[in-house]
Amino acid sequence: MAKNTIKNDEDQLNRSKTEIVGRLLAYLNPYKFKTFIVIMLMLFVMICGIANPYLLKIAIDNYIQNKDVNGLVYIGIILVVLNLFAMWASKIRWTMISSVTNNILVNIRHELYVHIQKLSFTFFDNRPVGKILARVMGDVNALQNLFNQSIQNLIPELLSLVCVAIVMFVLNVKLAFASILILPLLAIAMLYIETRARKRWDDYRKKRSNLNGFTHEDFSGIKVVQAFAKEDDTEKSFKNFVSELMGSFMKAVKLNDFFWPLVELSWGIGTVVVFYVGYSLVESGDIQVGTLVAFSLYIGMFWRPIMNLSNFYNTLISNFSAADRIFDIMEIDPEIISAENAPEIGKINGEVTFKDVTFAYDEHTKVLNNINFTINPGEKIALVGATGAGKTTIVSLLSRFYDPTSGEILVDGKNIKNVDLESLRRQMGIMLQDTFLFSTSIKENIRYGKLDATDEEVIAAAKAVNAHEFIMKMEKGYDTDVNERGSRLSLGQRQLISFARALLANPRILILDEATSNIDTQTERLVQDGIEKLLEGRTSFVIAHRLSTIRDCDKIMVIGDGVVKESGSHDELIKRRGRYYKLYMAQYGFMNDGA
Ligand SMILES: Nc1ncnc2c1ncn2[C@@H]1O[C@H](COP(=O)(O)OP(=O)(O)OP(=O)(O)O)[C@@H](O)[C@H]1O
Repeated sequence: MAKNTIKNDEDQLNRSKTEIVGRLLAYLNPYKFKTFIVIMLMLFVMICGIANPYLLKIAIDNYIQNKDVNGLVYIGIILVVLNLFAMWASKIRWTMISSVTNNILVNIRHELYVHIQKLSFTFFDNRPVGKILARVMGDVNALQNLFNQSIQNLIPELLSLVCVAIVMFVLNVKLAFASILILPLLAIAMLYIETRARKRWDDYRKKRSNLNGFTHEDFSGIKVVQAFAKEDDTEKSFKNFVSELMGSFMKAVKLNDFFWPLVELSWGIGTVVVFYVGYSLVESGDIQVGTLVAFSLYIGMFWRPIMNLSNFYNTLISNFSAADRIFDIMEIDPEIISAENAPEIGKINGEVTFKDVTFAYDEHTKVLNNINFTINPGEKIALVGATGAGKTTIVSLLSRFYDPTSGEILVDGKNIKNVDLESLRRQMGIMLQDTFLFSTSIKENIRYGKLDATDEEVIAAAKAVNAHEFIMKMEKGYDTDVNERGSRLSLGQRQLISFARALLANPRILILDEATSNIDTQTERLVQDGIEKLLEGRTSFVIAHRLSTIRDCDKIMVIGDGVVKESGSHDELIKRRGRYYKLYMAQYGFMNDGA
């Protein structure tokens, strides 16, 4: 998957028109019956419309010319009743169309959302969140017009066009031919515009996505922007993105503006030709005046659907790219999935083995190179090493957020690639440095670890990690809303809540990635009990730069240059006077010799 950034336009597949229309129309399938009723209602309205000029022709040629008042009244009543029914049918069809299109949009958005949720970390690594949002929200919205118009215009207008053309040919073949003479020229002009317009609309959607990506990132990092007083710079960038968007829109819309005048011009020419031919036919006595009057009305009815269809075509072109962008995402297969019929892993004991594990995030740089180790059930392992050494990568592979480039990771002797992913993740607890809390109450955030936990269980977990006290000091206690990402709380408080959440989840394998880095040493001592409880009886991986927190681990592995440089207990490694010793001395050497 090509990497994308905010400033780069995304890669996009250009599907054929028929493929896009076909795939979009497939969404109508569950609403076949309703769509059928809508089309029938439209047909009825259309037939009423077509009947009007014909009834007028009868009124002129049969009754007005013969001064037959009764016949005229009779025709008048038919006209009124017919048009009242047409009004009623028209009203119902509008309600039904809205219901169908809205349901389809909900379905597409849901399908897209569920699909994106399953995509691997690589997908999210490779594109800004704002651009993903642009597809889920903006691009799906863009389809609304398309669906509205397809149901409303495509089928009924085509039907109407065919029906009017048949009536015209029945009335008079020469006049009918005169009416459609200009159509081939119009079609050629439209095709020419279409090929150019589609590219421009693609460009517009990409620029919109860039702006979305930028705005999302800017607001997410607003504290940094304000702290560095970069508001003016970001405003400049914002203006650039907006002006690129404006430019691409103007370019696209300029071509669109050709459509209407083109159709209107053809309509005008068509009408002149019909009147010219019609006049000579009346002169020569081939047709009566009533036929020409009816024709003059039919010509309007013939061109209106063409106008509407060209409008639909226009909408289609401007929104093809939205559909392309949605399908592009739907076609990305999640890389990390359970193998077919993969068995559940069962209750995990906690033995973890890395066998010749090599990993690279992209083709250029290997992050891990032939990593080998085995951890016994219930052992506490610390991963230490310089920034960027690959510690988080090791635990990400164990959680199967990524798959190794080569080698195997075994839990209780089973390759994690061959077991049901959910059954594995359910038994793993991961606590990261940048704790993520959802914008809901503290209680619900803790309960996220076990959705059916009672309030008592939630409070017990909070007490165990010493979070209860600060929670009770908040104005609404456990019901206090933490705001988006938990911004209402301090980093340390967020970490305590994530401890409680993990304790409640009761995982078999626990990963603490710099999970205590934001807790002050005094509180850390307080939560140490909680952490001990948390780690008890589970295999745990602790990543910590503050080495005092990992002294008691059963094994410490020093990661560097993508390999395990050293491993052993704290005392063994201190005695060895290697890398760990140096790291330890750098932090605590001023106190004693570390032993
Ligand atoms: N999603 C990613 N895409 C590409 N490269 C990545 C990604 N995540 C990490 N890396 C790279 O992989 C290497 C190892 O990163 P990792 O996060 O595992 O280091 P770490 O040892 O946990 O560092 P720290 O102590 O700073 O948390 C780094 O060079 C980093 O730039």
